[in-house]
Amino acid sequence: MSAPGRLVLGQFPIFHWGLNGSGSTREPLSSAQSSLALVVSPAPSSVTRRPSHILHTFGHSRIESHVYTYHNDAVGYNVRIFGCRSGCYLLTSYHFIGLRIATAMDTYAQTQCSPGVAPETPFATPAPPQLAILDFFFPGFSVISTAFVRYLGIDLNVYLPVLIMCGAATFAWKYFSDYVWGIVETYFMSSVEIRTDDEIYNMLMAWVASQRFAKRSRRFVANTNLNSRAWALWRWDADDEDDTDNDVGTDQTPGENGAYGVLGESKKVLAYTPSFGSHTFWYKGRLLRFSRSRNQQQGYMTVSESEEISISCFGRNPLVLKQLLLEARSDYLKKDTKKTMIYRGNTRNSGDPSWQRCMARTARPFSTVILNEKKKKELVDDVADYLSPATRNWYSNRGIPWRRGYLLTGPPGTGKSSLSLALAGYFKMRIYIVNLNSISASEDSLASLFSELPQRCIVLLEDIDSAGLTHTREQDSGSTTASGDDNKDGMVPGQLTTGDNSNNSNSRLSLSGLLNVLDGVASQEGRVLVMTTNHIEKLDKALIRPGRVDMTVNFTLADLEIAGAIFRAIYAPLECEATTGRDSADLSSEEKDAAAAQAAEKQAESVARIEVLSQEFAAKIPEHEFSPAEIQGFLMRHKHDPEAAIRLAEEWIVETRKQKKEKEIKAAEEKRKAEQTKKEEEEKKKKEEEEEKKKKEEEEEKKKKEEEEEKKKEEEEEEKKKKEEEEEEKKKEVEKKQEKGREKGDVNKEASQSTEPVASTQVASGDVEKEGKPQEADGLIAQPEGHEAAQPGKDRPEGRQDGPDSGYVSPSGS
Ligand SMILES: Nc1ncnc2c1ncn2[C@@H]1O[C@H](COP(=O)(O)OP(=O)(O)OP(=O)(O)O)[C@@H](O)[C@H]1O
Repeated sequence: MSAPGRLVLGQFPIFHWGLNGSGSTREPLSSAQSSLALVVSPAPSSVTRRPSHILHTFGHSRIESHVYTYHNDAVGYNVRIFGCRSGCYLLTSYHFIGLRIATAMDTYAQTQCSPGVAPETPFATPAPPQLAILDFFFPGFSVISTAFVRYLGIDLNVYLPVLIMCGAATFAWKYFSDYVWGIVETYFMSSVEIRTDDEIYNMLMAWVASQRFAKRSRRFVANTNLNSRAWALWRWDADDEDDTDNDVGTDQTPGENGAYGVLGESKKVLAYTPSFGSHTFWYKGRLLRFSRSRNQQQGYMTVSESEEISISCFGRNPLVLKQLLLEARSDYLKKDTKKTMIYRGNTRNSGDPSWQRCMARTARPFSTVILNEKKKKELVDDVADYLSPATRNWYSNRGIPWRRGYLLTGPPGTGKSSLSLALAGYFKMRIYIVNLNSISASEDSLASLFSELPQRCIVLLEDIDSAGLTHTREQDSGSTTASGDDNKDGMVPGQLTTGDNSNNSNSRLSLSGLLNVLDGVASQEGRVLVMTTNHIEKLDKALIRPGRVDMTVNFTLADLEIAGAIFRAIYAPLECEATTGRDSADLSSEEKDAAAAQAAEKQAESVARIEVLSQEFAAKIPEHEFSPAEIQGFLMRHKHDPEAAIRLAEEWIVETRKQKKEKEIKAAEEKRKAEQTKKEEEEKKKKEEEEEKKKKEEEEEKKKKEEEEEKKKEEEEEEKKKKEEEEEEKKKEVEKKQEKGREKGDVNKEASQSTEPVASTQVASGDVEKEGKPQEADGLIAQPEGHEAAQPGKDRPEGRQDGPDSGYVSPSGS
C-alpha cells in the first residue's frame, strides 16, 4: 500500500494518513489534501469495536473526531481520527482508515516480535495520548516533536495539553474582556466623538498636541499642520500667515522641541499627536481615554478623514468631556485674538457646502486705511450702532430684519479690501468670503452657507461686478420698476444676470437667487454684508437698493491728501518701533525716563520731518491719476530712503505713465485684434453662409430644371402614346372598313358576274356615294385583302398599279 504518511515517534506510533474526497485510499494524497490526524492509543482487549463521533469546535473551524476501537488477539487499539469538518470525508472512509491502521499496527507488532519473546507492541508500556492534532494546525510540529524526543529526550506531547489550555485561556480572555469592556463602555462610561470635517477637530488636536501624554507617547503622528485634511484641496494656503511666530526657534535658540531652525528658512512647527490606538491621560483628576482609530469605510480618504477620534471617561456624566472641549476651543481661539479669521465658503458639488477656515491674518489697524476721516468715522459709528444689542432689539421690536449692508466702490487698488479687513479687526469679527464665480455656486448652496453664518460676522462679496452681476434687469427685461425688485421676469433660469454673463456661464446662481439668499425670508440676521465693486454703474439696482446696501463708501484715486498719507504711513516711525538704543534692563529708572524722553523727542522730530517730506512728495504726484496701491508700491521700493522716493518720484511718474500707455496700447491692440478676428470670423461665416445659400439655390434650380425636363419628357411620351393609340385605332378602323369593303367586294363580284362591268362600276360608285367617303377611298375599297393602304399624296396616279392584281377600278371603268 502506498500510504501517504506514517510516523513513529519513539515508541509511540503516530500515523498520518491522507484521504481523498471519494474515500478511496488507493491513491496517495498530496500533503495539502492530507487533513486527517490519527491518534492511536491502547485499549483494553475486552472492548469491542466502538465507533463514536465527536465534534470539536476550534475557533471558526470544526474538527471531527471519530474513535474506533479495534482489537486483535493480543491487544486492542483506539484509533482516533481527526478530520476537518469542511472536508468531504465519509464516515466509511474513517472506518476504512481505522481498519487499515489496525492492520498496520498488527503488522508493526509482529515485526517487533522475535521468537520466544513476547511480542513487543507499540503500547507495551502505557503511553500518554498522542496529540498529533497540533500537526494539523502547525504543520511540521510532529517533525519538531520527533527531533526533541530523539535528541533532547523531551516529549513535547506531554506539554501539549498545557499549551492548548493556555491558548484556549488566551482566546477566552480576549473574548471575555472584549465583551465585558463593551458592556462597561456602554453602561458605565461617557464618550464624545469628533468629526474630522468639523473645526472642533482642529481645536481638539491643537489641545491634544500641547498635552504631556501626547508628547510622551511612544506611538505618535508628527504634524506640521494639525488642521483636518478633509478640505485640504479646497483651501488656500492652509497655514496662518504668521505661523512662524510660534516656531521652534532659530539658529541661536533651540525651540521647545529641542530643534534648531536654520536662519532665514521658513520653519514649520512640529506637533506630535498620539497615533492610532487608545491613550489614557489625566484631566482635572479624572482618567480619560483618547482613542484614535481607523475609519472602517472603504474608498479614498485623506489621512484625517480616514480616522475616527473619541475621548471617553468613566462615569455617566460627560461634563468633564465638555469642559475639555471648551478649554480646547478657548485655547484655540486665544491664539486668534489679535488676528482676523478668514473663512471661505466651499460649495463643492459633492458633499454639503460649508465654511472652511483658510487664513488668520493679523488684524489691520483701522488707522492704516487711508480714507476721508469723516467718512471713516461715519462708517465705524454706523457699524458699531448696528452691532449693539440695543439696536438688535430696536430692529426686532419694529419687525425690521436685523441686517446691514455696505458697498465699497472705487477703482482697483484704492483700499476696499483693506477697509473690510480693518473693519473686521476693529470689531473682532470673522470674515466669510463667498466666491460667486464658483461654478458650484447655486442658490441652494449659498442659502446653506448663509444659514451657517454666526450672528456677528462680515460676509464679503468681492468684485461683484465681475461675478456676472452686470447689466440691470430693467435694461434687459425692457420694463423698469422703482426698485427693480419685483421684476424677475427678465431673468433666465440658471443665469446670474440677464446681460453679459461670460464670467459666470457655468454658474447656476441667478441674480434673484442671490437676492433671496441675501435678504430673503430664510436668510440669516445679524451679519454685516460688505460688497466691493469697481463698477457701481454696472450693478443691478435691485442689488444695491436701500435695505441691501445701507451705506456706500466711495474710494478714489490718490489726491494730494491721500498721497501724503501714504507717504507718512510708510516712513513715519511708529511708537512701537521707538527704541532708546540701549538695553533698558541695564538702566536705572531715571536713566530709563531720560532715554524714553529722548526717544520720544527723536520720534517727534522724525515725524515732523516726514510730515514735511510727505507734503513735498504729494505735491509731485498728480491728483486722481494713480491709485494708493500704485503709490505704495513705488514707496516700498525705497522704504528706507524717503528722500530718494521724492527724488525719483517724477521719474516714476513718467515711467508709470509710459507703462500705462503701453499697456493701454497693448490692450487696445489686443481689443482691436480681437474685434478684427471676430469681424473676420463673422465675415467668413457670412460668406460661407452666402455660398451655402447660393449653392442651395443652384441646386434647387437644377432640380427644378430636371423636374421640368422630366415632366416634358413624360408629356411627350404621353403624346406619342396617344398618337400611337390613335393610329392603332385608325388602323383598326381601316381594317374594319377593309373587312367591310371585302364583304362588299364579294357582293359586287357576285353581282358583276351576273351584270355588265359598267353596271357593276355604277353600283360600286353608287356605294361610294352612299358611304359619303372621298374618292380615294374607292381604291381602298377596291384593294384586295393583304394589300397596303395607299400613302396619302402618293396614292393614285404614280403609286397606283393599275391592273387586275391591284384591284383598282378606275371610275371610267378602265
Ligand atoms: N486707501 C488705502 N489705504 C491704505 N492702504 C491702501 C489704500 N488703498 C490701497 N492700499 C494698499 O494697496 C493695496 C491694495 O489695496 P486693496 O486690496 O485694499 O485695494 P482694492 O480696492 O480692494 O483693490 P481691488 O479692487 O483690486 O480688489 C494694499 O496693500 C493696501 O494696503
